Amino acid sequence: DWKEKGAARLVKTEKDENGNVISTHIIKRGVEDFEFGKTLGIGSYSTVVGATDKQTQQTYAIKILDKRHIIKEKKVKYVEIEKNTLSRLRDHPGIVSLHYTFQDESSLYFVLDYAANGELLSLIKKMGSLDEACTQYYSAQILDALEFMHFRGVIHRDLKPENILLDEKMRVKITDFGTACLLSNEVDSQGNKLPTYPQNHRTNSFVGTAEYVSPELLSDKVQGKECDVWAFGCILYQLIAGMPPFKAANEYLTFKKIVKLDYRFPPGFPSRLKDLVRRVLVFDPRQRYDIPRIKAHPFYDGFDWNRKNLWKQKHPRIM
Ligand SMILES: Nc1ncnc2c1ncn2[C@@H]1O[C@H](COP(=O)(O)OP(=O)(O)OP(=O)(O)O)[C@@H](O)[C@H]1O
Ligand SMILES: O=C(O)C[C@H](Cc1nc2cc(Cl)cc(Cl)c2[nH]1)c1ccc(Cl)cc1
Repeated sequence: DWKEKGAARLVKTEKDENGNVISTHIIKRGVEDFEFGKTLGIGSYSTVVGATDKQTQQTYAIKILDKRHIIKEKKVKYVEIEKNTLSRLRDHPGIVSLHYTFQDESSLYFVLDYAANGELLSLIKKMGSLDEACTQYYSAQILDALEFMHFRGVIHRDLKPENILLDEKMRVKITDFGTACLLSNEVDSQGNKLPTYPQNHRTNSFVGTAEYVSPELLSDKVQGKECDVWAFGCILYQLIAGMPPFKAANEYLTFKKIVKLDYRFPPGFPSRLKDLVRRVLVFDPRQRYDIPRIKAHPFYDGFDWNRKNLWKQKHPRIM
């Protein structure tokens, strides 16, 4: 198994059938270990480039951040959060894995899984809308990854089809954790995990993408795990409808629709799914369906939630 040991190092241990460690060796990687290929995309503070590990021929997506730009734009905290969050979420098939980090004099490098089939958003735009089988397949994988994230005390806070990538087998790979909230291991009197970062600094300063922002964030600036479930509800609607439920000419009008719960289903929207969306897009986060109840909803009747099969099954043929 691989263990992150400090920056830029991964330790690979070989174990025998009884789980005893046979050998341990440290894998160090730096810029010179990779053959850089085409640019996959440009972010506000980063460039993502396809690259091949010269020793293993393994392909990765390397996210490169310019140090000066990070410092000038005061994004150091976001980079640290992205690194800490990705390190906590290693080993889930539905989350982009961080394999190495390293730096040189000008840049920071995140060596990530390469998602060969781009963003879920492009698939929705290309198809106009997905059928029930595809919606079930993609939403179930998102839900499984979300459940794991929350179990590991991570709130994504900006879940949206642009941040849901697809790998070569069309499996979901959630990315973009720079704005996540990392819950510490302490819990409050109700047993809810406390945020690691002081509320005043982190929660109030960050708001996700307008169309997917939860009402509780807009009204009382609170952001628990339920905000990711709200975003999931918007994505569930969008997979079938082709557009998110709350979309207006500008952010202000979009927020107005959210706080008034002003959305409607297009004709032909499957009624079982309507029922589920109605139970997720609920104002009060405490009344909102949580992940176990979503998984038990009739829309997923007969669906095999066993994690091994969920991530091995073939994706439904795209109509
Ligand atoms: N692991 C990956 N595999 C393949 N493509 C990726 C991967 N990560 C990011 N990309 C692509 O690179 C582009 C830039 O990603 P990046 O995370 O650097 O910025 P962003 O999150 O899209 O933008 P912003 O930082 O403004 O939110 C994305 O649009 C995405 O399509
Ligand atoms: O935590 C570590 O492993 C070591 C460094 C820490 C670190 N060094 C930095 C230098 C700059 Cl200029 C900016 C940030 Cl955010 C920086 N973060 C590091 C290296 C690479 C990456 Cl991708 C992230 C953090």
